[in-house]
Amino acid sequence: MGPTKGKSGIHGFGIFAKHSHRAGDMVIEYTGELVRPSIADRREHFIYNSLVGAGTYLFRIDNERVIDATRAGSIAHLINHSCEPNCYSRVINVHGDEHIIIFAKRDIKQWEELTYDYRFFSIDERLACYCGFPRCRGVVNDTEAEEQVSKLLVNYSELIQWTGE
Ligand SMILES: C[S@@+](CC[C@H](N)C(=O)[O-])C[C@H]1O[C@@H](n2cnc3c(N)ncnc32)[C@H](O)[C@@H]1O
Repeated sequence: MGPTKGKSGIHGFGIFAKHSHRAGDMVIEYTGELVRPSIADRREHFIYNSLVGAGTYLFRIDNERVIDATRAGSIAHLINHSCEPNCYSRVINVHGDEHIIIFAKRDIKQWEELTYDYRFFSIDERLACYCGFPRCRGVVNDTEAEEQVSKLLVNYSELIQWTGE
């Protein structure tokens, strides 16, 4: 008996536990269409961003692969972000095939909304977070990772013109 879709207190629709889970339980598989990041970026930029009110249903596995759950896949694509989530995602290998599984991070009661930390990464885009937890970062972004990467970026004025020599 998997989780079910419902109106969320965080954002739009979310998914809710139909029964209780113990920490470490597999809760649901995140499925969809496997695409390259360049395809996902183009779809997001040219199609999905223009669909008013719609969330984005893209799960970035790594630099080579993105799961696009917009048109195909399980209801896992409706899981909202929380800075104090009750679930986490892992890519696991089953007989040579990789699967994105959402696991319970702690014991979860029946009808709790399921959440995980999106660790949304964007140097120039901030997405306000409404998870409402005391330790909310205020943004869905992975601020720590972004800060680390921004330290590696050099100001344009500091760049040296390459003359090809
Ligand atoms: C994968 S969808 C999640 C399902 C979404 N609630 C819906 O009804 O379609 C991701 C989008 O939901 C919204 N969202 C999810 N978690 C959020 C949060 N903690 N705070 C604010 N918006 C959130 C953002 O707009 C994000 O782009």
